[in-house]
Amino acid sequence: MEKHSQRPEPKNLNSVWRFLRRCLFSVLSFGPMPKHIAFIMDGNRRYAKKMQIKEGSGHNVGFTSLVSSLQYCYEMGVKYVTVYAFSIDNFKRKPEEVGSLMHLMKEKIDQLLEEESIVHKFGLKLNFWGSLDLLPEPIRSAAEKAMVHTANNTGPVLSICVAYTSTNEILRAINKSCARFEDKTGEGSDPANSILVTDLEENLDSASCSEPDIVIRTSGETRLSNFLLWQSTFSHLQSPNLFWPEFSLRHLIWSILEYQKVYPYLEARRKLCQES
Ligand SMILES: CC(C)=CCC/C(C)=C/CC/C(C)=C/COP(=O)(O)OP(=O)(O)O
Repeated sequence: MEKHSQRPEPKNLNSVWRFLRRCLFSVLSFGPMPKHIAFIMDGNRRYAKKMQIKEGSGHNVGFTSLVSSLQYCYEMGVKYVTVYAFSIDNFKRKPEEVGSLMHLMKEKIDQLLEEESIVHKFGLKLNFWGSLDLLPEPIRSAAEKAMVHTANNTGPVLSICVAYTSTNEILRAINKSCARFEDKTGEGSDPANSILVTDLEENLDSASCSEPDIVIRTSGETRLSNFLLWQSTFSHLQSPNLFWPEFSLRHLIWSILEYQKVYPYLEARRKLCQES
């Protein structure tokens, strides 16, 4: 059979698609681009219900959607992506559901460390934010291993919030600031009067990242649900009306365009606060 009658290799199609994305992202980058995007990946169970698949499968599709969103973000030059993967409040769900989410988490963290993963493709540095001591031992070890393995990577940064709430992050930062203050000044001092906002910020999980420019919560919910409360003062909050597993490139591009529309206003507000 002649060569030209064969169907094109998927590899070639991938290259064409990658090239088209590059063109699209160059056009997009004529406007201001976000450095940091945070996602609240909401609606995985509702997606499973809608698609009549097993409840846990919704989170599995959600992870696939996360990996493609990460790929597009990093191709666009976004330096930081932060995702809300499991809140401390999620421990109150049915034990079977918590168990299966923990199982999925472990499996996906292990996958992230495999040779052909997105972590290796982009040289990602992985952070885990939250009270990791609340996690079952296998997930805690997997998270710690992932942080150690990627600590010297100089590429973009993926921060995964597990066993996380913002109030807990702030409380831990206050306690660390107090402990450091006492170490410096010795017994008998009153740290409550002396800790500065900068001390506290240095002890937040997010200390090494810029603040999120955009926080996207899928499924049309407009609450922050105790996510990055300290860091989101100037973030553009968006709540697209679709479930997380349905989030795709066109939704991401739309989010960036929305951000570019409000960027002058956000910058003006930020400058005003910095001056006062
Ligand atoms: C390693 C890694 C980053 C894994 C992440 C996998 C993943 C997609 C986790 C999402 C977890 C979660 C509780 C989402 C909220 O949807 P929901 O369960 O509350 O669904 P609902 O909003 O429909 O009730």
